[in-house]
Amino acid sequence: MAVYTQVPAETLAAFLERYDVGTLVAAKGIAEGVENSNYLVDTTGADGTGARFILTLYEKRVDAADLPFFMALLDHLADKGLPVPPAVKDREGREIQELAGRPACLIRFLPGVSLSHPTPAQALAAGRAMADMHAAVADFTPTRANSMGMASWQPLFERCGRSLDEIAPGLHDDLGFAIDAVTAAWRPDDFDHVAIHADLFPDNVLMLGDKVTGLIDFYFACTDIRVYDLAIMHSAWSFDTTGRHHDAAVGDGLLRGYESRFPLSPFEQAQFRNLASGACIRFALSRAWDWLNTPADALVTRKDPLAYVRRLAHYAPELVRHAR
Ligand SMILES: Nc1ncnc2c1ncn2[C@@H]1O[C@H](COP(=O)(O)OP(=O)(O)O)[C@@H](O)[C@H]1O
Ligand SMILES: N[C@@H](CCOP(=O)(O)O)C(=O)O
Repeated sequence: MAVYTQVPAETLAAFLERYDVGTLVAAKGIAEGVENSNYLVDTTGADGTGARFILTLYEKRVDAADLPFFMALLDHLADKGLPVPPAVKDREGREIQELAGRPACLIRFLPGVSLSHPTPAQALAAGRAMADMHAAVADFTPTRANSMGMASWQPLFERCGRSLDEIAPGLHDDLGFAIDAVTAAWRPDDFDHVAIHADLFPDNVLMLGDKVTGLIDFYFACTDIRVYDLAIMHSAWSFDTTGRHHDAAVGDGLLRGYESRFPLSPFEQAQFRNLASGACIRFALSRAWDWLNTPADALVTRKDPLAYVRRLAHYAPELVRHAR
């Protein structure tokens, strides 16, 4: 469940008056997602034929100062015809608003569903969609440092501290060892850097059959190693949710789709395992932090950090000494 901020119907109806979208018909909180509050909003539409939007109120990790970067990226990609949801502009041309005390945007609704069990053909289409996105940002000039990038892992690890062993015995030492090894082999200067999504999990790709209809949730987007985006995607897509079962066909589909536009160089191929291990560390750490700092009875479902430690053991078995 991810509705942290309740918006009364009267407040929402008044908010919509800023836009040329007709009047409020219905609004429902969306259960999926963990970072922000999202509502599905139906209105009569500017021309009276009905319209649908996503209302997002930014919480937790999203810094309001980063919203202009995210919105500029969405506008840039939408202008190039990619299936991303830009924010709707109000009558004064503003995309970023304040509602119920939070930064908020009214976002274009995209059709499609996010998949729990992608097939190799769907992975191929998703990999190709990521490549299209990377091609489209070649002339996107704004930049944003990766707040969850390699330099953030050690400080976050230290903030979690020995409590990591409450999640699983030995987790502290395993992650500490892995961070040292993966960061020592990290060679950012030798890679191409672009604006990346940095969280393109299956739940952030909307599909109808084998067609990608939406790339959503750009709130970790940043400037970082282009192929690291693919490594994040590979680690998210080619395992079951527990991280125990690797689906090589899905991983291969993803790579084939991506490489149809951006073939990996021998250097990128050689570094891919380390980049994917870095992705596993990044998500194991953010999940561990949330696990230790979210009450077990909170409305939001905590995501299992160990599912990423198991993935790490797949990419780099030598780094994970405790079996889980
Ligand atoms: N533009 C959109 N069009 C259609 N559905 C969307 C859109 N944006 C979000 N959603 C729905 O809302 C859910 C949560 O959105 P998401 O951005 O992933 O939230 P969070 O940032 O909290 O993780 C998605 O899984 C999807 O079902
Ligand atoms: N994808 C991350 C958490 C971020 O959640 P999202 O719903 O914004 O994608 C994870 O699975 O740990």
